[in-house]
Formats: sequence, structure tokens, C-alpha cells
Amino acid sequence: MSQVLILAVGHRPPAWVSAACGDYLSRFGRRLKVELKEIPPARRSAGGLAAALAQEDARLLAALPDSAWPVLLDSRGEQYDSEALADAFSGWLEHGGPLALLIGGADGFGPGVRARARASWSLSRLTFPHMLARVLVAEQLYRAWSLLHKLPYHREH
Ligand SMILES: C[S@@+](CC[C@H](N)C(=O)[O-])C[C@H]1O[C@@H](n2cnc3c(N)ncnc32)[C@H](O)[C@@H]1O
Repeated sequence: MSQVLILAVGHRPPAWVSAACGDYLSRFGRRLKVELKEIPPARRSAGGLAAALAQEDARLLAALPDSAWPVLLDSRGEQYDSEALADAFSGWLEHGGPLALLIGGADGFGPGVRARARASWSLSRLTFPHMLARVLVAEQLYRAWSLLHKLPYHREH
């Protein structure tokens, strides 16, 4: 069975984010294990932004299995329409290890995570709050899955 890990910097999601992510992620059923794991954000303190990003990078990299295929969520990344995303998703899953989708915190990613990434996915050129990005990723992944498996969702929603 394939596995998808959504590693999202941030904590204490509002109830509507937990409810929406829980709803979309539960739809995959037993055929694909999709798990969202929170990465605690670093404090923005005297060390400055670079130090905070380095700490978040270290936490993201520690949560990433060695065999993972990491894809960064980044507004400057590759843009897809839904059919192209379904193809890309299917390709990402074929790499064998878990597919890891990384959502950054308030300031995005540091160089360590960028160097480890195998692809980047832009939801739009607009910047979204990271909690909203979680919901969009969960919905778009399920839409892609329903296109790949000819499930009714993508025609009904
Ligand atoms: C508030 S944004 C960070 C903005 C930060 N200034 C930057 O330039 O990356 C938080 C995270 O949400 C995700 N995100 C926000 N908008 C996105 C978009 N349009 N496409 C893909 N990911 C996005 C990214 O993972 C980003 O690191």
C-alpha cells in the first residue's frame, strides 16, 4: 500500500481546519494511507529568521523518512490543472518510498529542506496562510485520487 505523509509546520489548527482535513483525508479509505503530521514552529527570537528557518528545516528533515519522495508546497513551484496534478501524483507515488508533501510555516522553508526536495507544487501564485494550505492540499489530493480511480467526487464537487 502506498503512503502519503503531509508534514505541516504549525500547531493548534483552528477547528474548521481540523474538520476539513479530517474529512478529506478519511475519504481515501484503506487504499492509500494519508497522514498529516504537525511540525512545531520555531520561535522567532534573537537568533533571527535564518536561525528559526534552520530549526524548522531540521525538524522537517527529522520527520522525513530516508526513503521519502519530498515535494515542497511553494507558491513559486510547478502549477498543475487537476488532470495534470493527478498524473503528477500518480508519478510521485511510483517512487516506492512514502510521498511526503511539505507545508512550510509563516516564512516558508530554509535551504536545507529546499535541497532535499524532489519537486515543488504551487497551488497558485497567491500566498495562502499555512493552515488554509493544509485544507487545499487535502482536497486537491483527494480530487486527484478520485480522478485516477474514477470515483464520483470530482464530478460532484
Ligand atoms: C504563509 S506561507 C509562507 C510564505 C513565505 N513568505 C514564502 O515565501 O514561502 C506558508 C506555507 O504555506 C504553503 N503555501 C502558501 N501558499 C501556497 C501556494 N500558493 N502554493 C503552494 N503552497 C503554498 C507553503 O508551503 C508555505 O511555505
